[in-house]
Amino acid sequence: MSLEELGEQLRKQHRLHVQGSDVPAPAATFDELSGRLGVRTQIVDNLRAAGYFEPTPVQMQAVPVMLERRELLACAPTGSGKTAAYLVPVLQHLREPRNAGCRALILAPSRELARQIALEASRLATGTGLRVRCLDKAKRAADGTPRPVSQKYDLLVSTPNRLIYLLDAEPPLVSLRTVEWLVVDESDKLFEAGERGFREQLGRIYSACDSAQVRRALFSATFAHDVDQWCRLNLDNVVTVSVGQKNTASDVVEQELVFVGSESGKLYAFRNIMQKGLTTPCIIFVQTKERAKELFRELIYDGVMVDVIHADRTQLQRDNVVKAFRAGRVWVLICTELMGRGIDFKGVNLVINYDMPPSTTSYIHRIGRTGRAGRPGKAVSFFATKDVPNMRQIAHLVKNSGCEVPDYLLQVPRKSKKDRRELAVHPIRRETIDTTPKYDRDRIARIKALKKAQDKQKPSSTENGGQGGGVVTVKQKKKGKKLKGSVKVGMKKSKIEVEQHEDHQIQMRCLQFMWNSADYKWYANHNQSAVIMEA
Ligand SMILES: Nc1ncnc2c1ncn2[C@@H]1O[C@H](COP(=O)(O)OP(=O)(O)OP(=O)(O)O)[C@@H](O)[C@H]1O
Repeated sequence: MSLEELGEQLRKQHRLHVQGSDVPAPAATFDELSGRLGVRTQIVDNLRAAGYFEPTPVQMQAVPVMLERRELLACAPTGSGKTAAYLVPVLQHLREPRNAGCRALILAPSRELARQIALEASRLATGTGLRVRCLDKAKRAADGTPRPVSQKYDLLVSTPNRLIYLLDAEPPLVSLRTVEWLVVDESDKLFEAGERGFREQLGRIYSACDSAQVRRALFSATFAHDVDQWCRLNLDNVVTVSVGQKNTASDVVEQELVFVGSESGKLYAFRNIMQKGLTTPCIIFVQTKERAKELFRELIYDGVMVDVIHADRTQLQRDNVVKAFRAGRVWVLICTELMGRGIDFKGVNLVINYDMPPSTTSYIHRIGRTGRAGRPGKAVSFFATKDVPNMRQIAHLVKNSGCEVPDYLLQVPRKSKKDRRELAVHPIRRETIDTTPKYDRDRIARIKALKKAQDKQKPSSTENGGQGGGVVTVKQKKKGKKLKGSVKVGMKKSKIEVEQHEDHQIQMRCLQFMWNSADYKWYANHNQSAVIMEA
């Protein structure tokens, strides 16, 4: 059987669909990568050292295509190894380190994902001498001015916003004129226009990569027609690769839609799951950062090892949360759409859509945080009465994945594209997630207002740089009913007393105390230090 026939057989076996002229045959094994395709042994050894034994379907086809320096648009399910699919050919082309400026650039929509890709790139580049850098913060000279990005990095990973900031500096702090590979991960997200998208930044970066040798590759788990059209118009002799049926949810994730009546029913539904036994690690998606904070406040008093990540938290706090979740010190991670794409947490067993996602695309990416690398996973989505009119598409998606769906959801009238776009931009307004009695909420609000008024009379507390962002150390000096300790935020140190809690564990994990500038909520982790969560 010829190579082409074998290739066709492999494509059929793995539901690999290709479009384009002279598409090279897929590679069934890593031995083929180092043999027939000439990939450096070091890179293939690094794949095996990462615990990979054979290429995933998208890697089987995308690697040979990019090794021929063909431009590519690839669409493959969440968790199917798209990152290594583009890193292997890019690292192969970079060959050895050269102080010739950035020769490969990878774009991702979030700092967390950019960090993760850079880590994977460094892992696969082990032993090659190639230098990888994630552009997540400016390196500054002694006088505080941002320093130009060193020419010594071969591969850069960045978010579009970060890169535009460096390109717009006077003089520019980075040059893209030597880029030979521009890879756009989560391409449909980066193509989105408007404030939630990056289309304008992407266009500027695309134009700045003006080397005659530049090649582009776009990857995503969801297929957008406008991206497809753009590639056909702007890329040279582009190859399109897709795995399985486009825009479907991962078929290794068991999906469940749970009707909760009203918003307040969601907390009961979650606590019901907890009582049955929460399969952690678990990720909970909510609609906004305010709701993320509210839900955190509720769950931390339930004795759950929970944390929260959203755009209002500092990069250090976000990094600490990701590290704690990866290390198993946090079992439940509450997040917004920020973490909905690409983030690869090994072994996430359960994803809960506490709030329904604004689109089927968002749904596919969110539940794709579980069921990765072929491992099984579960996704539970809470929907209230007000969600029902928008449930048709997601209900059909769940049904097509082979999961049970109530008939009435499948018969909900179809929404127009305009209405669907409107919902993505202006999500449903939801009541607050707060079981604190209204009297107490009002009391806390009054205290905050009073403290804010008091603060106005004091010099601004610059030493702690404003609110939040400090470390609390609580000593175990229990005297009677009180637990004494100290709070150090920046240079400011204050004594605190906290309520005794019947469950010592909860007391140490979630202590609320009144402080002279605001209410703070924080929790102590294992070594009794804690990070102030927020004002
Ligand atoms: N050939 C392979 N064999 C086994 N595991 C692999 C292989 N390639 C990648 N993986 C693992 O699969 C998981 C998912 O990989 P990756 O994050 O690249 O998926 P993805 O397709 O980019 O997902 P998403 O669409 O969510 O971004 C990672 O844990 C990665 O280490």
